[in-house]
Amino acid sequence: MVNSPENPADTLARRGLMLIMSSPSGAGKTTISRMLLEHDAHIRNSVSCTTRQPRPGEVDGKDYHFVSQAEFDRMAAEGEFLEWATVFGNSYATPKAQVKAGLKDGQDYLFDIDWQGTQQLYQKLERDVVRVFLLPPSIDELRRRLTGRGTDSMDVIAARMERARSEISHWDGYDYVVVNDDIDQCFEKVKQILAAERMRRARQTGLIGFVRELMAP
Ligand SMILES: Nc1ncnc2c1ncn2[C@@H]1O[C@H](COP(=O)(O)OP(=O)(O)OP(=O)(O)O)[C@@H](O)[C@H]1O
Ligand SMILES: Nc1nc2c(ncn2[C@@H]2O[C@H](COP(=O)(O)O)[C@@H](O)[C@H]2O)c(=O)[nH]1
Repeated sequence: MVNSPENPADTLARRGLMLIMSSPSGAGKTTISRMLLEHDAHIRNSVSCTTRQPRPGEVDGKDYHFVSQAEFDRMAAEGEFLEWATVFGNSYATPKAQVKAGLKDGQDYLFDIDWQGTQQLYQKLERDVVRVFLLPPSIDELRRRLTGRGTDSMDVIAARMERARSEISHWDGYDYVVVNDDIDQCFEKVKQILAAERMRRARQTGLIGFVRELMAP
């Protein structure tokens, strides 16, 4: 983390933010998200609920909360979700409980969600949301990444490729657009976005007192 203990501005109270990462399937948002969570102790993953089957290596409660459709429908009916959407025939949603209280305490959250969820979160929590869209360097490279990941059948890959263009068409609903060509360069850019967004005046709730002290006669 970049905070330096000798800089008084780094210890001021701050409202948390919601960093949303979207992209066509396979462009690399899960990879970048994992790197960020490893590198930055001040951001926490928002673990979504989904009705899709776990992929090899995915851990329940860490990568997703894997739930049945009946359980998902019950949670939706009881207002437990901040947003939800159907993607590739499965249901996905962001649970409400963890996020809202954390933001007040300065906790940042990371969301790997699609454009439909992004729109819903933006409508509800506009001032907290930072929207980042990742693009692949080319459509051929996107196909290579989906195939190379080795987690999906050819049918599933074909469906994801089929949908890629319509997902890319939502690029202009985001605050930042980053091309994920070289993974390290892309990660660096996402870190820079996060660092700058944390410094926004509106998030720095402790600034008023600090500035008053500086201006005191
Ligand atoms: N910059 C990159 N260069 C080469 N390969 C990459 C790059 N970024 C990600 N990959 C690889 O591409 C594959 C897809 O990446 P990832 O699973 O992160 O995509 P995703 O956008 O999260 O997809 P989904 O929406 O389906 O979850 C992975 O095998 C990953 O290792
Ligand atoms: N609106 C939401 N979209 C979500 C959520 N969690 C994941 N997603 C998106 O679904 C697709 C497919 O994900 P995969 O893990 O099955 O490959 C991808 O675009 C995710 O960003 C969510 O809670 N809400």
